[in-house]
Amino acid sequence: MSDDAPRSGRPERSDGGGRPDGSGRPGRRPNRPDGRGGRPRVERVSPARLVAYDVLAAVRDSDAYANLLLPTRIERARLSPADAALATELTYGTLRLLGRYDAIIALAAGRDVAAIDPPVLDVLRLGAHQLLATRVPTHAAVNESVALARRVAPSAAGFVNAVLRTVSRREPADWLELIAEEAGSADAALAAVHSHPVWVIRALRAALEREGRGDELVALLEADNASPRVNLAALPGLAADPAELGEPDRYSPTGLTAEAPFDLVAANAGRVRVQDEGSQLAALALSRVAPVRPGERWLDLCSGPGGKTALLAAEALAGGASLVANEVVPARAELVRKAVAPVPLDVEVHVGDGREIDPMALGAEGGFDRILLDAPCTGLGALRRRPEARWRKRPTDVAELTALQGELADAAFAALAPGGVLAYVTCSPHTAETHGALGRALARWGDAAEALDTAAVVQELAEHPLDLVDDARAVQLWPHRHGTDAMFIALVRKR
Ligand SMILES: C[S@@+](CC[C@H](N)C(=O)[O-])C[C@H]1O[C@@H](n2cnc3c(N)ncnc32)[C@H](O)[C@@H]1O
Repeated sequence: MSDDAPRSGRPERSDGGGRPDGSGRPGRRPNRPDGRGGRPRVERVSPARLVAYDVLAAVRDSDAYANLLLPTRIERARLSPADAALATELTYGTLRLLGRYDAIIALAAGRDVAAIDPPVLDVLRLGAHQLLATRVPTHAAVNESVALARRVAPSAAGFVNAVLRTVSRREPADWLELIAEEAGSADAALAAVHSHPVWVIRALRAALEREGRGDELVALLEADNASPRVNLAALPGLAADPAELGEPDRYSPTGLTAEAPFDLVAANAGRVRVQDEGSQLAALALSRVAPVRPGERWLDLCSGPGGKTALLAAEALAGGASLVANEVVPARAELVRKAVAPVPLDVEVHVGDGREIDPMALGAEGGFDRILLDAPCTGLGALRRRPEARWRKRPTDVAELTALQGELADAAFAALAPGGVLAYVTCSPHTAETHGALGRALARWGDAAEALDTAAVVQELAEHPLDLVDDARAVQLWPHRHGTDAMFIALVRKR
């Protein structure tokens, strides 16, 4: 499954499968929270909540990626489609809004969340999400959370009950007001209310202010907290046109949305793929920067898991170019092989460090004509899609990554043939990784490099004009403005 979560919002039916108590089983009477009663009490937690808790625990304990683990856990628990949607909403919603819930839980519990045992805190976060952001009835949210606490931390069941009852006594808007008031600064208030680390808020603000659009910050933070739509790419020349398959994307000529996206993906055997619209525009900016001359040699330098490679492969096939993909992590290189398998083009997938790329060894004597460098980055532009990422990244990652981005950019530029074009792409809008990395690279390359009018290229290939700032040499896309991940794209020609 892709890393796109199903669009869910506030679930219409969030009761775990049709029972008012959220149990998902017929004929169940609610547990008595005090544990007394005429028959032996069986602690029951709905399977959707158990799956959500399991994933939260794995994210906490084993640095798991929710988008990779959740589909496996849903399958293993054999959840119905309704329960799978609930488990997804609970997991993703709780992880995205975790900063907000922690601020609320701290007030409701009268103690810092650092003083709460991690498993208990996860139960509280899940409960808070149900109470404040879903239509799960209060009694179901509290009772199920208490039952869950009895399983994972029995001595804390009373505490969970008390804290969640306190949370349930206020409206969500009142809690937001309260946590904003309690925050020590304006940025801390934004961080608590919109559930982003302060350093990420500052980085996003700086990127927007660079465009003179600092007033869009709250819209961006809100977009980061919404489930992205499941967007598809129809590989050009290999699948039907987007308009025949579903609702064409606004910008990407290869993109679409569909009512049953995963059915469409399954029916098209890899020729229709889940892919963000911004990612498609990034790959197409390189393949459509100029008409393809038959025999051109293309390279995707950091290709795993291969979303853009598949699109480039289809474009290379149509234009008579060849394509080599490189990836440093063998398992991710395997994913690239799978991604390009449906394209009838012989794409060599090489495993190696992109900083040591040797065009000659890859059959491109004289260099490559087009190179995509979709650089490893903080991923701050894809926070909607990777719900735990914002809590895992550290400001110190930026320095490490920008050094790597610079080295990869130098290697890519060196591997270009004269006249060849490099697309420098990140799924982060952090200015150190975007304009900073690009500016430093252009300064190093001097007269050998010519920054192309990337904005004109992207506007030309897009189906509708994009609202871009006046900066010809790079394109920055935004979730709140374009409905895409915050992709950065810059095209550079080697003279
Ligand atoms: C942003 S992702 C690429 C996404 C890909 N273009 C797609 O659309 O599916 C960056 C990739 O670079 C890889 N990578 C990191 N360091 C690398 C290096 N030194 N050489 C080559 N690849 C590297 C990562 O493993 C990761 O798969």
